[in-house]
Amino acid sequence: SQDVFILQQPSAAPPPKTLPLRPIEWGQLNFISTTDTHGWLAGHLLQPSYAADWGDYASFIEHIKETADEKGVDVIVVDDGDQHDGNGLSDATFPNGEVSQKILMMAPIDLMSIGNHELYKCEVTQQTYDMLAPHFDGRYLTSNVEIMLSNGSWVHIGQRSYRFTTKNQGINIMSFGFLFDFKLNCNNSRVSNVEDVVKQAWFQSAIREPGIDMFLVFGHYPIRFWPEIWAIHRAIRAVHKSIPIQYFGGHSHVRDFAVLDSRASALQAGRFLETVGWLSIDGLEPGKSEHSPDYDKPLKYSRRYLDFNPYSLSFHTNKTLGPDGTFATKNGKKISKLIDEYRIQLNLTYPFGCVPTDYLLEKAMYPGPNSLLSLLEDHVLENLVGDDVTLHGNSRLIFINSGSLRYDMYEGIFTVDSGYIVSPFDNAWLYIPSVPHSIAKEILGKLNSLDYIFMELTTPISRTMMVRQQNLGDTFDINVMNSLISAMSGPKDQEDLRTTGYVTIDDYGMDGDDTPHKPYPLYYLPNAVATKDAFPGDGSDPEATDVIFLDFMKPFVLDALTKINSTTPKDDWKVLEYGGKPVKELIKDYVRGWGTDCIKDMK
Ligand SMILES: O=c1ccn([C@@H]2O[C@H](COP(=O)(O)O)[C@@H](O)[C@H]2O)c(=O)[nH]1
Ligand SMILES: [Zn+2]
Ligand SMILES: [Zn+2]
Repeated sequence: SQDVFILQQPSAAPPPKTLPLRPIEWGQLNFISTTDTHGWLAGHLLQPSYAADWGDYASFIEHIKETADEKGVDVIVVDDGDQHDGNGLSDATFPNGEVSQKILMMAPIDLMSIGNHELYKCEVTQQTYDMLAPHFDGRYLTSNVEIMLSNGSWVHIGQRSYRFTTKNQGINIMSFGFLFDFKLNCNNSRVSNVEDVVKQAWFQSAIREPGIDMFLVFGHYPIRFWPEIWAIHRAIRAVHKSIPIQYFGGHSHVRDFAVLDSRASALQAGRFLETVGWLSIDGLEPGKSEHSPDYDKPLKYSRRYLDFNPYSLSFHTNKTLGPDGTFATKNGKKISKLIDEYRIQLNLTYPFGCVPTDYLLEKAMYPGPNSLLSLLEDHVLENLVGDDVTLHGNSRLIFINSGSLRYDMYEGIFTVDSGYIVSPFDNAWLYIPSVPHSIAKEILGKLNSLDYIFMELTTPISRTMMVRQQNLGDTFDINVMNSLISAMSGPKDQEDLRTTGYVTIDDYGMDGDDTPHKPYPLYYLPNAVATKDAFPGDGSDPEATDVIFLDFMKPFVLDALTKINSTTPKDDWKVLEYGGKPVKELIKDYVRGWGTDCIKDMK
């Protein structure tokens, strides 16, 4: 059994106080939004720019709501799903989210939708139905997602729609919460295609209800490039030519703002509680008939991506930090205390070893000395030992999808929590024995080919890069993109900036990031990497090799094999359980080998 080890919380590091922030712009209707929080409710303990926690967020919302009332305007708080898989607080319990979802529900969020990470595991979907949907009492929206109850009947996990009137401006809003066309869900849930759902009678009659001033369509779908948002937009616009529509999206883990037309826009608030999205709208005319002659005037929007740190959140609420400060509310303090207590109870602060340097995902060149993918490929995966001893010593190709690694590994103490942060999934290993090498050697190329872009295997990070590239024109050249970002940020300005962070280019330009940053480097990541193990010592190829991969990759590997060798039907490939430790444990073992000097230094 492990001793409880309480580390000094690095979040005690001073926040970046001197950064120039601008006050947020308020409108008649304002939104605060988060998405893809993936359990990061404790915040980023190693990164001061994102070191607020969910308690700070609750305090922020409470103050903003108070200010809205004082100003006589409205504020709506939205979360777009994906609350599991990414952090010890959500993933160290069974079912995942048992503790973190209770904490999540303590913040005064108005509307929430479901993400794909609430659907991979049956027990998590059940938990969502049992815990979140009732808590939100009609405001947890799953317009195209159902669950099968124990009696075999299908019901929506939350509600399909929610209609309400805002408190101060009296805006009559019809809202929906959609999930993208997700296919890898456990069999106790059912996701209907967005394109089909918007044709259904309930949706068609909801959008025709009289007296609606605007539509609010939020949920877990990317706001750019993916077809879902346009399917919804076309359906609403077919009935209402110019009624205001506001979209909030998620899933691709980017900061983004898109203009759909002069009275419809969409915001996406990044990932992992690095970002709080702010959006305000002016020019709404509640109660006015959409058939009035001057109804279709363009709306005025302001959008901002706030870095998730206490300094930024307190600045925007005009409150002070510190033990005697006015920022932390009673509820906020309670949440922060609970988070700290649960982190200790779950042993998340227990240290395994000391990481000698940063190992990064998209922020480092792959392959390269600081690439986390290279570390796995060159040093960690070869330590996988399968259960069947008769296989030991066989030539093998071991594949992982880069999306299974979710966050950078930073120099310094590596804790139980770090294990979940880097590799949250407990995907099992599968293998296909003795695949002719002439076929096996083609698999990686197929998995990384463009056919797989936008498929589920693609890392959220590659999707992020595509969004950023696309916003800069049609080029897919990452170097061109990076130099453009640097040029547009201005080299002189960059010297003055202290923190590295996101530099977002969206449909309104480059002034959305509230804290101006030196841009993070951004490198191309492949969908998958593979380690060669026990190949002939003379450098020749083996005749056949065992092909080993994470269970999550099975449909993609079989698909790749079929493309390479169309004469063997998919079902003829014998896929077996390989056994062995999950990626997280292999990483922990490797980290142990780096020693514990940094921990001794702290004691
Ligand atoms: O068991 C799993 C489940 C998912 N993944 C990876 O996660 C992404 C999806 O994450 P989002 O946060 O919804 O974007 C998926 O594409 C896989 O890369 C996994 O590796 N194992
Ligand atoms: Zn996500
Ligand atoms: Zn997602």
